[in-house]
Amino acid sequence: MSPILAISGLGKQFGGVTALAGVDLAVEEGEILGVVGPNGSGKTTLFNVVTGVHKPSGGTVLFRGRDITGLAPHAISRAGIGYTFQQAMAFAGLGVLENVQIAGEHRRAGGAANPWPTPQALLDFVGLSALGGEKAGVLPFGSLRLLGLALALATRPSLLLLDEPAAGLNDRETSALVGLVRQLPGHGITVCVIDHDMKLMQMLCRRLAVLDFGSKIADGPTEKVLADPKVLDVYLGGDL
Ligand SMILES: Nc1ncnc2c1ncn2[C@@H]1O[C@H](COP(=O)(O)OP(=O)(O)OP(=O)(O)O)[C@@H](O)[C@H]1O
Repeated sequence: MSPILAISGLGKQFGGVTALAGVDLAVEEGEILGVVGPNGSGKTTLFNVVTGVHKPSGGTVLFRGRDITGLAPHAISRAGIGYTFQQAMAFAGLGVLENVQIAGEHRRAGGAANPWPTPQALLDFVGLSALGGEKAGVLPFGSLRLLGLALALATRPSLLLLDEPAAGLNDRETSALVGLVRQLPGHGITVCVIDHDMKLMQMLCRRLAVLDFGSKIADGPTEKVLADPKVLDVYLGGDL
């Protein structure tokens, strides 16, 4: 089967800084792929280029075989790629349920049957149904992250990119998040996740890709990649 996302030779320069130096990466339909690498290795830039936040300096991104390279973010979202940000994003002055309703107005037309046909069903899924009437701005941090996940899912993506979804979460919140993310492939949603927490990545991902200075240095089964001397080398003194 051809990959849901095929990235070839992707490059991104910021002035003199090479954030991506020609990355090839395939995301297979139905998997949860992890992207790891030291600080500044290009992980967020990779997501930003795939989602149209930044235009690449070179290379191509094919989504379900369609060239989406350099399209505007709304067009890429409409095509079926969802994104959660490192900073949880919601309209602070609006209610939790209202936020999900508004995100759902930008959903992709068609696609497979919707596992969460109403905003309330989506809030139930992420465990926030009791907080639907609260203003998003008063939510504790962990709940705000879960709302961020609900907002991304409301756009009905077939590929979801998660950027450090567990940053700032406690252990209980992290295991709740792991439980939710693991269910996504069963609902027809392929996942690509960035995180520094290798325990989390081991729980979530059967496959890891490793970036270092904007280049992919390893790609394969999680345990094999984490034992790869090249990978150990870039994390030397780090938190692996
Ligand atoms: N908007 C920008 N303007 C200039 N340089 C940038 C910009 N975004 C990223 N960079 C640079 O590109 C390189 C890759 O950064 P990026 O944020 O993609 O790394 P990362 O692997 O996500 O890091 P972290 O793990 O710290 O989030 C870094 O040198 C960074 O300083």
